[in-house]
Amino acid sequence: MHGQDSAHRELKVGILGATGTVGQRFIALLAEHPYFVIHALGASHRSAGKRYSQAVQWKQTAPIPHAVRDMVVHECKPEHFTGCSVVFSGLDADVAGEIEADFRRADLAVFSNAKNYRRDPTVPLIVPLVNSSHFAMIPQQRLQHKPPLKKGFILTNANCSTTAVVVPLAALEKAFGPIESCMITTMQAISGAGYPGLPSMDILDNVVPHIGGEEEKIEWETLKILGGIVDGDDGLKAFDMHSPSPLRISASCNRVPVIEGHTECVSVRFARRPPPSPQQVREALTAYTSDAYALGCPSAPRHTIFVHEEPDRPQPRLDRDYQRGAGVSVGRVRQCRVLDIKFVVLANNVAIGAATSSIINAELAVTKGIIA
Ligand SMILES: NC(=O)C1=CN([C@@H]2O[C@H](COP(=O)(O)OP(=O)(O)OC[C@H]3O[C@@H](n4cnc5c(N)ncnc54)[C@H](OP(=O)(O)O)[C@@H]3O)[C@@H](O)[C@H]2O)C=CC1
Ligand SMILES: N[C@@H](CC(=O)OP(=O)(O)O)C(=O)O
Repeated sequence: MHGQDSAHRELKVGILGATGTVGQRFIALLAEHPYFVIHALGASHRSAGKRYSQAVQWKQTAPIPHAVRDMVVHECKPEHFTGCSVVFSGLDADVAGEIEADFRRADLAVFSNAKNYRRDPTVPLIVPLVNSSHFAMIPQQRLQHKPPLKKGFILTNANCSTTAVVVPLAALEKAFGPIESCMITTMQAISGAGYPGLPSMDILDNVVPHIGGEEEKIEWETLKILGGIVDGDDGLKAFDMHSPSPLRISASCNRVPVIEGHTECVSVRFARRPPPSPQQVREALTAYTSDAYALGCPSAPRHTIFVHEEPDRPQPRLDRDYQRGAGVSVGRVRQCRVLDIKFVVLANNVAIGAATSSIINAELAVTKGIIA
C-alpha cells in the first residue's frame, strides 16, 4: 500500500453480500485498510442475526479477521448501515437491483460489483485503473434522483473479464490512438461463478464453452469504459460509448478448471497505420500508469500492467496474487497475422476484477472529495 494514508481520518464502511466470494475478499482487504473501517455487514435472511464466523463458509487462505469474527450480520436494510460513508456491495445480481436502490435512496454511497446498474445512463462504470474521469457523472446522478440526493449515489465496477481486457486496451489507445477491432477469447476461473459455483462433475477434466451473458457484457461494457463523457444539447452529460471512432469487439467466453484468475487471449487492430511493433506495444503497456496510483490511492498497484518476457507467462497459479491481485499481467505480445498485435492478459477476478476495484473506486471518491 502507498499514499498519504495518515492524511485521512477513519471512514466507516459497510459490506452487502459480506458472506459471498466477493464479500469475503472485501473483508480480507478492508481488514488491513489504512482508513476504511468495517462497521456493518449484510447478507440474506439466512445469515442475518448470526455472528459472521457462523454465517460464512470462509474460503480465504488467511483466517477471518479478528475485528469481524463476532460482528452480527444484518439483513440488507439501510437502517443497519447508518453512519457508513461507503457501502460496498457484493450482492447476488438477483437482489442487488432493489437493495442498492434502497441504499441510494437513503443517501448512502454504494460501490457495486453487480451487473444491475452498469448500463444506467447516470451510473458510472469505472475500472479504477482506466476511467476515473467518469466520476464527473455523480453530481448529475444525485440531481436527477427523485428526490435529489446530497451524498448518495451508485457507482459500479465492471464484469471481471471486461476489467482484465480494458486495462491493456486503455494503455494501447493512450499510446497509439483508437483501436478499430478486437477479438477476445477468455478462460475464466470457477470462482467467477460464486460459491459453490459449478458442480465438480461439470468442470473437472473439462472446459465449458459458455458463460451466460458474459460475451455481451464484455462487448458492451468496454465501450462505456473506454468512451468519454459528452455534454448534450439538453445540458445533460452522457456517456459517448467510444464514439465517434467505432470499436468492434467479438468475445468468446469459456469456463476452465482454475480456482482464481481469468486469462484472456486478445488480438487488436489499430485505426492508425502503420500499427505499432510488438516492442512498442510492450513499452507502452509497461509505461502505463493509473490516475489512482498517481493520486495516492493506497490500494492502487504500482505496476498497473506487468509485462512478462517469458514465453509461458502469465499463468493464473503463478501470477494472480502479484501486487495482491490489484494489477494485470500481460505476456506473449507478438504480431497477429489477421489483425495487428496479439497478447495474453491475466487478472485476478475476485481482486481487481471485483473487490479491489470497488475499494480503489471508493479511495478515488475520497481523494476527489465526492465522499467526505
Ligand atoms: N466472483 C467474481 O469473480 C465476480 C463477481 N461479481 C459479482 O459480484 C456479486 C457477488 O458475487 P459472488 O460473491 O461471486 O456471489 P456469491 O453467490 O458468492 O455471494 C452472494 C452474496 O449475496 C447474498 N445474498 C443472496 N441473496 C440475498 C438476499 N435475498 N438478500 C441479501 N443478500 C443476499 C449472499 O448472502 P448469504 O450467504 O446469506 O446467502 C452472499 O453474501 C454478483 O453480483 C456477481 O455477479 C463481479 C465480478 C467478479
Ligand atoms: N460472470 C463472471 C462473474 C460475474 O459475476 O460477472 P458479472 O458481475 O458481470 O455478473 C464470471 O463468471 O466469471
